[in-house]
Amino acid sequence: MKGDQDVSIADGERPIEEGVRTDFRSRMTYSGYLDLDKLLDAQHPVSEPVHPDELLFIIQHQTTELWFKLVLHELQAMRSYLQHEDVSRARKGIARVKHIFRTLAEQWSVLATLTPSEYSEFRGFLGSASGFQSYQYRCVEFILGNKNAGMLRVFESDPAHHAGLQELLDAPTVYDAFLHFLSARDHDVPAQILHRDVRKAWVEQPELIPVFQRIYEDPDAHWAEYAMCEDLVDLEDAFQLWRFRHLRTVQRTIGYKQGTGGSSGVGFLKRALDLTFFPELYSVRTEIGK
Ligand code: HEM
Ligand SMILES: N[C@@H](CC(=O)c1ccccc1NC=O)C(=O)O
Repeated sequence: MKGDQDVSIADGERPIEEGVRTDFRSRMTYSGYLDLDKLLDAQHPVSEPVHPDELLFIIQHQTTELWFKLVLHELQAMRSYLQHEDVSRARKGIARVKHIFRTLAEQWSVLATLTPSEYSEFRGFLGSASGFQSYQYRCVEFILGNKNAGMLRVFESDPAHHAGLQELLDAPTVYDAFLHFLSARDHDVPAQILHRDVRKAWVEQPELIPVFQRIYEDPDAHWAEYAMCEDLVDLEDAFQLWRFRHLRTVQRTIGYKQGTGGSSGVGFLKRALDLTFFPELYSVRTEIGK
């Protein structure tokens, strides 16, 4: 095979090939393209003296926020694909977001190596900062349907984030777009659901269950819609895993202490597990095969 001839490693060193570029005075570079100087200069521990485990805590958060950035980007694109009835692209987007959440759910095991004793040694330096104030997380919750206008208060001292969240509060969710898509495909989605006040949190709509039942009872006749329904359930499942692993990590790290954000801590996070983005997609399962 060309490019793979008789170059065995004799001395344990991989030979650097002739063609490998080394002069970057007028070329795009790895760190330039990725702006690594900025990225790798953004970890600023606040503990004094600096606690060796604070870097783990910071990087776990920052990598999560980077992935949240992509999740939000993909969910916004997905909502638009649904509005244009582009099923293939919407499905591809959901798959990507699902894998990101699975990766993030796995990532909790890294932070779980932080023991309660180690965390207690620098927790006090974090003051009132808390993940509860994560703008991107709240954006993701809003676009998926867990709207809560009260959350905007947390961002009152940050006009750009307040405006960004207000915009998402006022806009349709991914599920709203999906229901419009179903309606465009001649499914009988009630008009009052299609014209609901999108600023409100989603509450289960029993009239939607027969709509989904029709899809689930004859998948071949409605394959695209059926596959999309299952994709949404996959997505919610992955998101819930993230929430659950956060809760378990919190429980093993701070027990039943109050959170730095002022909530009760574990009890508050547990109640989030009862929230579901697409309740009818679960309720329909009770009806199948009856
Ligand atoms: C040892 C590590 C952690 C502990 C002890 C912890 C603790 C908590 C607690 C107690 C809350 C409730 C709000 C409060 O009163 O503070 C919370 C919320 C939150 N945390 Fe963490 N957390 C940890 C790591 C993380 C990480 C790595 C992220 C990733 C970005 C994160 C994101 C969030 C988010 C988004 C919320 C809001 C959840 C909601 O509104 O349901 N946390 N955390
Ligand atoms: N709420 C956490 C503190 C915490 O985890 C945190 C602190 C600063 C920045 C992000 C955080 N992450 C998640 O809540 C606690 O109560 O210990």
